[in-house]
Amino acid sequence: MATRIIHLPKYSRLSCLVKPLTISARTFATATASTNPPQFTTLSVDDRTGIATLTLNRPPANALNALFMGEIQRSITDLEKENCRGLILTSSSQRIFSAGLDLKECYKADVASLEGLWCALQNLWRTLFSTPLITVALINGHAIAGGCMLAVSSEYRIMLPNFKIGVNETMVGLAVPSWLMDTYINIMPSRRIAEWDLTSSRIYSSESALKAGLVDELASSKEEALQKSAAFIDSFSKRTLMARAITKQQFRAEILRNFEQNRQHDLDIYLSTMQKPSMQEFLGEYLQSLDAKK
Ligand SMILES: CCCCC/C=C/C(=O)SCCNC(=O)CCNC(=O)[C@H](O)C(C)(C)COP(=O)(O)OP(=O)(O)OC[C@H]1O[C@@H](n2cnc3c(N)ncnc32)[C@H](O)[C@@H]1OP(=O)(O)O
Repeated sequence: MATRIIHLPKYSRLSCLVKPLTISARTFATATASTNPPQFTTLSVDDRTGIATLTLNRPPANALNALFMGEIQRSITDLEKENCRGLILTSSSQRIFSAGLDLKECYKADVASLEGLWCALQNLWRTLFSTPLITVALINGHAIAGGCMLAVSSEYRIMLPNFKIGVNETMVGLAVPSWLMDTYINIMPSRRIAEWDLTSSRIYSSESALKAGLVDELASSKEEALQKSAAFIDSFSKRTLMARAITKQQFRAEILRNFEQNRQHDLDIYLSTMQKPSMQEFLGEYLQSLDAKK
């Protein structure tokens, strides 16, 4: 699939709604990525429909490292400037949408790398959650932790059967960041279930995720899921894009404000947890258990 961005004059400008990110030392991962061509993503835009498809392609698990997250973030920002209408986020893998944060890069890493990783995660979440684009996660594989974060930050989730989805942070020894809690609560039918899920590291099957309201639809194939994704984006075709985007932004504004206020604290919690010898020991064992499955 060709990697290209096409100018779409037919759709009204949404980019004026996007506040520029404050570039600080901690956003270096994105800044670095922006000078390089994409390595781990493929972006295609259908200029007839105004729908972009961003395909995650970092084998074997689409584990999120700083470069990869910077690339996804930059693609979203580019699409906003190009006046795209909707974005479908999917995976090139037939098994894994994303296995979350790259745990191999969290193991025995120095502080600067850990900081780069977490800031890239924060920046990616902020960009995806706040984008005026109509966003759909086409979950064609397992979506664990950071993978689930990508799904719940999108507006609509369509999943293929027989995969797993959920946030297992407390199981891997990490507290769920408050911005992810808020994002999860934003889509779950009940706050009580959300609290239960996140404290217990509940992982759903595709089928039970549909019943619980964590995903919106199932599709039997990627082709069907693509059609359903386009149909969701098209369902807004008779609405003014700008009015829709402002309304979305208003719904999400408080969560974003809370995030900005707690951003440093959130980073500090992650850094202090990751640097604990007991956490590193656990991580080493966890990574071994993933390898031992072979
Ligand atoms: C919540 C968001 C905000 C909070 C911060 C975010 C934190 C996180 O995201 S922590 C990450 C937590 N993720 C996990 O615990 C997932 C661990 N992985 C799995 O459970 C499984 O791999 C799977 C269900 C995603 C897929 O299972 P399967 O199809 O059986 O594939 P393998 O287990 O054989 O994995 C293939 C390959 O990928 C490597 N890998 C898997 N997960 C990760 C990871 N998170 N980071 C780095 N690498 C990962 C795995 O080691 C295998 O590698 P190879 O041995 O080189 O093939």
